[in-house]
Amino acid sequence: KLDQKGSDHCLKMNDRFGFYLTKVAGIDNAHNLHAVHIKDILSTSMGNLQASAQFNYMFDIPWLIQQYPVEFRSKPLLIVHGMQRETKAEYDMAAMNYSNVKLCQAKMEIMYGTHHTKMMLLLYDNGMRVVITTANNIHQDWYQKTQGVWISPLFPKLDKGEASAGDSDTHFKKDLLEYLSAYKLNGLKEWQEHIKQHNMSSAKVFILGSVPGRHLGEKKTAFGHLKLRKILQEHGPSVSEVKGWPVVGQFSSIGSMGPNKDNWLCAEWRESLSTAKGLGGLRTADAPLKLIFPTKDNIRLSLEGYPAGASVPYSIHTAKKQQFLHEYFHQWRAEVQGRSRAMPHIKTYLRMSPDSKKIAWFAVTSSNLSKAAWGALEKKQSQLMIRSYEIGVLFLPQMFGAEKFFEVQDKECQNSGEFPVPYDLPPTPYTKQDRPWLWDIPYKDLPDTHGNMWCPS
Ligand SMILES: O=C(O)c1c[nH]c2c(Br)cccc2c1=O
Repeated sequence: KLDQKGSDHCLKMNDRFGFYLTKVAGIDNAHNLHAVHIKDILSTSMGNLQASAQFNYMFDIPWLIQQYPVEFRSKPLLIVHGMQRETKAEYDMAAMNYSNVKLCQAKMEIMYGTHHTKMMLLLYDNGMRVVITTANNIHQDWYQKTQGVWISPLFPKLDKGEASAGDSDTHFKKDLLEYLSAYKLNGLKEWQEHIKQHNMSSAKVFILGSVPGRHLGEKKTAFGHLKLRKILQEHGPSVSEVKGWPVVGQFSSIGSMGPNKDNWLCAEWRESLSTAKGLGGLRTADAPLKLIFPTKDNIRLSLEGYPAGASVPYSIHTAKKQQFLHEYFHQWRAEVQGRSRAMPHIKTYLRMSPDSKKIAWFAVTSSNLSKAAWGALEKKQSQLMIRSYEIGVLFLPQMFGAEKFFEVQDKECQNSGEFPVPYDLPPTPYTKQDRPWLWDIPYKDLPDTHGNMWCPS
């Protein structure tokens, strides 16, 4: 149904980018017209499924199986996770009930790393699709949160030994294969083969992947924030066009940023996100930085109430070491999509014009604001150390036939080439009274949407 040129123009427009938000229960359904639920993605209307692979952090395996149409529930399913010890054992046990389900454990050889990557590889009888999302494979991630989903076009099978390697201008296929081969897992070989056998020349997004490791030499720019820097150096806006344009980061968790902004945030990280095309990819001088992260009251007054905060794991122990960060904070506001009360689990990054009417690029990814996800330069910047598996996609205007920039879609369901940014621009700064949501302290002063307080154990 997502591919048919139905009467609903919103669907068509959204087909343009393949970027959707997940359906939210409890809001006016007008805001869900071109949103997708996991059942829509796995539905028979998307293709006659033969096999699938589900990469994620959190799985409720029985719930996941239920999201497939009944006729697909016994097709081979590979689950790729990074869990260890008890949780790994839980997954193994749960999978025993399904003879078609195989598990693949990603190697986690660097401390504090996690397998955040959320991706579906869907093999049909007439091609395959790649889906990259921010939602875990559990009910509540697809219920009342703001989550992002990129759904690829249908990639047709290549004829035997067809000349073209079936890649796109964005090297989508090559980068996806490079990402998968970095797992070094025999269990993924069959899916690497499936990808090799499909024509992905219609992919217009760039892959932004992260894999654990100390990446140097050629590999230094293959992952993390240096991959984004490399793409922007080669294909980004020119320095003169985006001088002074703010960088916007929006995320649902925050790692330790080090002692001050010059340690990482406003150094290598902001340098990568503010990279423009030009002589050696000059960074535009100190782009203003706007960070969107839910306030305590955003969470308290949300559809889920305080329990939304269970998926926004910002710890007071980390927060108190980096009060400097809170100067950059902006509230979660998404009136444009009717999702101001659907707490963000989506993670997005963009470069915005000063009047917030245009964006130079947009990324949706599993990566939160952390060194673990984006990488930190080490050994005199000779290597990029990444702890976690992450994946996201980057949209550049010229890959979608736009002149220089994307116009920001500021009213829902606009039938045009405007980019559907999932929240209100310009972002709204925290008030003096606003505090960032912290998940590991009690809130007993004011009740939430459901009349409850928050008493984490
Ligand atoms: O990859 C993800 O999506 C997530 C990773 N870590 C989490 C923790 Br720790 C606590 C609560 C939620 C999440 C989460 O959603």
